[in-house]
Amino acid sequence: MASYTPRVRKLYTLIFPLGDGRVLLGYKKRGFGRGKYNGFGGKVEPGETIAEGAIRELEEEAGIKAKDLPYHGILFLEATADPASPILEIHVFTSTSWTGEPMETEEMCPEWFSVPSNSADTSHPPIPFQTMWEETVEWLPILLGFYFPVSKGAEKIQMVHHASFKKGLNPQTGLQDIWHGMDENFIQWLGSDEADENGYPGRLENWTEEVKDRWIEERKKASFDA
Ligand SMILES: Nc1nc2c([nH]c(=O)n2[C@H]2C[C@H](O)[C@@H](COP(=O)(O)OP(=O)(O)OP(=O)(O)O)O2)c(=O)[nH]1
Repeated sequence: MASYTPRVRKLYTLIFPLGDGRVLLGYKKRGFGRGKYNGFGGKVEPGETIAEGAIRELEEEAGIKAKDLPYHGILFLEATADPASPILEIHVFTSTSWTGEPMETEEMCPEWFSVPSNSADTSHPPIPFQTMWEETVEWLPILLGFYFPVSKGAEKIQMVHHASFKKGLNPQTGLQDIWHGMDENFIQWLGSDEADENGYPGRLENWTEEVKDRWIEERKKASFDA
């Protein structure tokens, strides 16, 4: 049997706290992604589960402690300009219930934004996609759209998204930045107990490391051949 060597991945978490018709985003004040809005999250530390890491990072960055944590998907982010760099594997959650009140921390400034939906809370500004990581616009509206009443069955639907970034000019810093400038991206939505016609399990929890790698490689090859 051929041996399997997983590619280097860095594990991250990302949580979007949700209220009625609104989503809490954080303005990053320092470090990687400074000057952008995003959900709350960071690296999973040795010895903790992904969910534990997600809860810890939300508390460190926004001062609130999640009481629920629906799991929605995985983002795989890769730098095309730097093939030796690891793939960032970012696990995406929402939360609708927590203790504490959102507060500014050393790393993030939390702010509410209105989610376009029947129950939109228009006392907040619209989601600032122009100051978020550029792949976010591909999946966040759908993620939020199916949580709110505009569509049904939301919590069962999950996704995997692979986006690669090429070297480009970062308009915020004026510098060449390998994480700026989106290249290929592929999204697969999951939501079934059955595998699809290509053998991919319909639920994220059933995706092994080997399946994840195969999925990324096959999508890249298909896009190259097209
Ligand atoms: N949507 C999106 N999110 C990203 C991208 N890159 C990226 O790191 N993130 C997310 C993953 C994490 O939630 C967060 C980065 O976490 P971080 O570098 O601040 O990690 P950390 O808090 O553990 O870092 P540290 O400063 O404490 O060392 O941003 C991206 O290209 N798109």
